[in-house]
Amino acid sequence: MSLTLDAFQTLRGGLPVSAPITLSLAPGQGAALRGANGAGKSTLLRGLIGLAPSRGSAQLNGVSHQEPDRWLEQIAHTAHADAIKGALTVHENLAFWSRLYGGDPDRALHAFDLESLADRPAAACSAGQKRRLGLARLALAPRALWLLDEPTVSLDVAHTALFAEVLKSHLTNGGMALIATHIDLGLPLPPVEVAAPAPEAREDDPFLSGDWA
Ligand SMILES: Nc1ncnc2c1ncn2[C@@H]1O[C@H](COP(=O)(O)OP(=O)(O)OP(=O)(O)O)[C@@H](O)[C@H]1O
Repeated sequence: MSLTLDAFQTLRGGLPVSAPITLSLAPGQGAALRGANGAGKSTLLRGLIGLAPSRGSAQLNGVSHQEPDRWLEQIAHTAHADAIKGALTVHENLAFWSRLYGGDPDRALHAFDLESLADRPAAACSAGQKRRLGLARLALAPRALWLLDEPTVSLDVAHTALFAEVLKSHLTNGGMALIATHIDLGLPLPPVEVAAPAPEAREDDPFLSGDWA
């Protein structure tokens, strides 16, 4: 049981977005993706769920990212945009996700302090409440790997601490996590630097290949 990335990098227009990443996570381990704005952290997470082209290899519990069904069923991803439906209530949103992920919506409501908002349309929630609802599907059913893109944006101090507890529990239970975050969550999350790629020669581009002089 582990996550291994070997020279994994995302591509845009055939060119790398960031330098290749090589890392291993054992069960119970997480890492914090660090890097300047625009370094490619979100794109890396998107590449790991097949939403951005990539090269290199990624293995999760013996499954390659090139086997999308078996790969994706082990992963929960949260992005900048909260994956919620505004016309549904908070509870209905989690009931919807539970049909995909399994698990108990009431348990997820409790984990993210959303019980008092259960019957409120998601569209009427505040930014931090929407963020908690978007994160609450993590608490529905276990997934081996969480890929989280700035999960604490809009959360107040108390709910940031609550999220950190949920994450700690995921890791304690043998889960793994890669988290793009600019803050310290108070957990042992070794930094993984996401940086600009080295200039790359491209045969069809005389400027990039250095043959223009
Ligand atoms: N659709 C797009 N078309 C062209 N370039 C894009 C597109 N989406 C992102 N980029 C560029 O790709 C690079 C990586 O973006 P990404 O969102 O992955 O960075 P990030 O490290 O997550 O940044 P931040 O810390 O600001 O969230 C940036 O230079 C960005 O401008």
